[in-house]
Formats: sequence, structure tokens, C-alpha cells
Amino acid sequence: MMLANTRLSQPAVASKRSAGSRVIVCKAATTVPNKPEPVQRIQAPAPGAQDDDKPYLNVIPNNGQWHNGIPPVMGGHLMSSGTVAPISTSKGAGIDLVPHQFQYHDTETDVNVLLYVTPEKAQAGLVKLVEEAAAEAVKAKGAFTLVLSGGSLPSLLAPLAASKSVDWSKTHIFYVDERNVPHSSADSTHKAVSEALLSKVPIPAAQVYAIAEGLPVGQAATQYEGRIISIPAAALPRTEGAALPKFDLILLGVGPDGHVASLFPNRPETAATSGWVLPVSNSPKPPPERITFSLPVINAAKEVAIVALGEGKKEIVQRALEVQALPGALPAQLVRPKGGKLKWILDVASAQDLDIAAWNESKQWPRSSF
Ligand SMILES: O=C1O[C@H](COP(=O)(O)O)[C@@H](O)[C@H](O)[C@H]1O
Repeated sequence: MMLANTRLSQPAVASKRSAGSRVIVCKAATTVPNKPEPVQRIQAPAPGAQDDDKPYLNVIPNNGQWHNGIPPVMGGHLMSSGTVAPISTSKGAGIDLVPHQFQYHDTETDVNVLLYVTPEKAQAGLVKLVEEAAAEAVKAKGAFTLVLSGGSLPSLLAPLAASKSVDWSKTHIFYVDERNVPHSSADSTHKAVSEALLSKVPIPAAQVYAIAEGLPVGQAATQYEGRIISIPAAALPRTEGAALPKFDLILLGVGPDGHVASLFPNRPETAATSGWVLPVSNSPKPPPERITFSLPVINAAKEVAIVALGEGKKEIVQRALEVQALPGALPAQLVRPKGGKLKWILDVASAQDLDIAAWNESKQWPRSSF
């Protein structure tokens, strides 16, 4: 189903109980010919009812699992012949490349795709998600730890300033990645978030974890990690065993290359299995120096949402949700909070290349036809 060609005003809401007891609710369009209904209905909307504020929720069960076995290392992937391709020993153009061990996820994570009719509705949905996570966290442990991205995300958070549901005195703000620039720089995520939100809410300054200014990037990452480590477990619990911080909610953007936070395709930071906050010294996207949470920290969160709105994101949304890449190649596909919740927040423009009608439990990767 190409959403670009569909009308979203007459939702056919459908759902199904799977073996894993997950509910699938698919948005089906009315104008797609010769396509079967994606799944069965659980709850038909009341006649004439139309609640566009609600997203059309699509769950991709066990999204991204490798059904043919997990390749042992990057470059050692399974070939169609059934044999494992060896790691290249070429001394050619890749002479300086160190073969990195990228994480291959083997956990079952259902991906919840929240598709909104307009970017404004998606923004409202995002705000509600934050409000609900805040209320739940404050009720459970008296503190809410919210981790933010830069880029297009900060401006989407502006309506939170008027929210009555977030207790700012109990909220702690972190950045999943940050550019190693002064806070006054136009590149600073902290500046963008401060202008859009933090300057308008009564949050104690000590609860906003900005990068230290003027340090070499390695020290900036170490310093940021140290500040996180010093937060009491009552406010920021740790995971069992791995002892990673368990943030309540991490909001990610996604770049056109599939990067999330400052974890770029085929980069050593993306492969890192240890460390909470990593330095990035030659980012392919300017500015070159950044710090970033590691994937294990992102995946230890209680809840993660990837926000991708607008036509400019349609290609990466389609690739990330329907075409399985080798892990280093598409960092967004490595976001799989263990035991936690993963949501993608989309609007019609960013979702227009998805073939949602083809999503069902029996269909494995790749989900698209090519
Ligand atoms: O450089 C960055 O890019 C990503 C994506 O940004 P967007 O403007 O395309 O939404 C962002 O999530 C990340 O925090 C930022 O440092």
C-alpha cells in the first residue's frame, strides 16, 4: 500500500491477537485496489466516528530478526548459497578499515509504528507520550529521566511548556547526543532545547545535564558519563547484570543515512558494546566533534521513541522499517530496547513509501517487494 495514494480520512481499524498476545491494529486505506485487508478487526470504529487525534497503530512483530541465523561478524554475512561470506582481507581501498564487530540483535522487539494524519497530530501524540511517561515515572520513583535528541526534535517539544502533566521539579533532562560546541552555538542541542522548552518551564538548573563547554571531546564524554553515574539509582535505576542506566524515555531522531543520536553508519561508536557516553571526533555530519550515548545505553531504556516526520524522512523510514540492513549500515535498526518499548512516530508524509498492508506476522524480511 502506498500511503501517498491513499486517503487517511476513513480508517479501517483492524487488529488481531497473535501467539505472543500482541494486538495489531492496522490502518487500511479505502482507495487501494486489489489489496487484502491487512489483518482482522478487533474493534471497529463507531459508525461515522473519526478521531484523527489517535494514531493508526501498526505493530511489526519481532521486527528485524534475522531468520536465517545471525552472521558472526560484519562482512561475515550469510550468502544466498547458504554459506557465510568471509571477512574481506583486501588490501585495497579499505586498507585502513578495521573490521568492527557490530551488534546483531537477537531479542524479540515488537516495533510500534504510530502513524498520524498530520505533523501537528504527530507532535501532539509525542507530547502525550512524554506526559504519560512522566506521570508514570514520577508515580513509580519520584523522578522522570527524559533524554532528548537534537536536529528537528527540540522544536517539536515546545508545546510541553504548557503541559500541566509534567512535574518539572522532578524531571531530569539529558541529551542522547550533543555537539562539542559552546552552549551559545547555533549547533548546540542544549541551546535549541533551552529556547524551545527549558527556558519556559520551572526546571531546576541542576537537573538539566548539558555538555561541559571547552573540553576536548574525549574529556567531555567522560565528564558527561561521570555526571550520569553520580545520579542515585532511586532516580535513575540500573539494569540488572549489565548495570546500565535505565532512562525512562529516550526520544531519537533519525538522519537520512539512518543515524540515531551520533551513531553513524559503519562507525566504531555504533559497534561499541561498552561505555555509556562515547566521544565522536570525526562525525560525517558537521560539526565533527560530538558526544553520544552508546547503543547499549539506548537499548537499556524503559521506552524509546524514534520521531521521523515529513517527506524528507520517507526514504529512511521505508528502509529502516522494511529493508533489513547489515547492522553497521543502518544504526536505527539497532535500536531495540531490551524488554522495553520501541515506538516510531510518523506522519503521512514520512510513511508514504511504507507498504503497511504487507505487514503481517508471517511476512519476514525484507517486507518490501525488492
Ligand atoms: O545530527 C543530528 O541528527 C539527528 C537527526 O536530525 P534531524 O534534524 O534529521 O531530525 C538528530 O537526531 C541528532 O540528535 C543530531 O545530533
